[in-house]
Amino acid sequence: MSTTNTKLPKLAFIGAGNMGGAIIRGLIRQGYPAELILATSRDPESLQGLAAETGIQTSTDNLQAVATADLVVLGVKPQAMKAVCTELASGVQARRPLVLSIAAGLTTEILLQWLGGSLPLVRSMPNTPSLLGAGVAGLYALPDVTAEQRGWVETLFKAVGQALWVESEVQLDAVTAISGSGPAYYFLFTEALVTAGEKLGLPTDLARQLALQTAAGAGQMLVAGTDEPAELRRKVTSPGGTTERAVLTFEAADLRGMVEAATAAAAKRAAELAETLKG
Ligand SMILES: NC(=O)C1=CN([C@@H]2O[C@H](COP(=O)(O)OP(=O)(O)OC[C@H]3O[C@@H](n4cnc5c(N)ncnc54)[C@H](OP(=O)(O)O)[C@@H]3O)[C@@H](O)[C@H]2O)C=CC1
Ligand SMILES: O=C(O)[C@@H]1CCC=N1
Repeated sequence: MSTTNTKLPKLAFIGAGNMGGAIIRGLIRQGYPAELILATSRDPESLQGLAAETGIQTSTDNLQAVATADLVVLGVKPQAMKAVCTELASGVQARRPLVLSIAAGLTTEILLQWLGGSLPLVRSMPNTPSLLGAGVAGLYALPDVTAEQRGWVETLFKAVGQALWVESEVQLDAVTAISGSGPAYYFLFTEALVTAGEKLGLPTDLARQLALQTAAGAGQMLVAGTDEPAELRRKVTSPGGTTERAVLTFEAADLRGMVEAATAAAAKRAAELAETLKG
């Protein structure tokens, strides 16, 4: 990272599993100083592995972890969040760091209630390609988050991909449905393409390599941005050719309707999580 250490916040990740771990590994890959990152979990063994791999500090003591942090990342599952926030409340109310939640569904109102009152809080929805520096995160800040603190959050997420602010908190449930969960949709499609290749007579390894490299190549063309997705599709689709048959088959099975239904179900689940867990 080009920024000097003195300008970077000290980070405490409370929970460093799939997502928190992906952000930490992404930050380290991008040169964020390991000595400014501390991660916690309940399992000392998993922490030892993470520390050995990344050089960060680790602890099983959540309260101690937030005692010196400028930015506290809440990285546990939504179902574990109430217990963690309640445990942290006295520490964060005393130190008043910026708190950053990556949890699906849980609203800033619920989080602040569990954290013992008002705090500068950013709610975010990242995704696992952050591990490779190819993530994208939607971000929503409460009004009392300072410009400097917004900058910290941007620094953090830009180290692992793109960071996009949303204007209203409710949009984060849609972000969750599109990009938070989104990698799984592409993985599912790739799994299906490998199976389909096998059914067409290809050896598994060959089908796998073809499907994976096609996903990577198509992804690169999409982000290159020279053409809109629909135009890229048209350029593959020769009139009366093979792609046209496949695309017509997808359209006849209402692939677009399925994508709308699936993402609506994901967004609804995000809201349900908040309703169920707010207790
Ligand atoms: N996975 C994804 O693609 C995405 C996930 N998210 C959000 O990220 C959050 C985490 O999800 P994910 O990373 O998949 O989940 P994981 O279960 O992989 O990670 C959660 C981590 O929290 C730790 N943990 C649990 N309880 C505590 C505790 N009391 N104190 C400290 N650490 C604790 C767990 O370790 P241990 O059990 O050892 O304590 C575990 O490492 C969720 O809120 C999810 O909504 C957001 C975007 C994408
Ligand atoms: O499935 C989930 O609930 C989390 C949030 C987005 C991706 N994984």
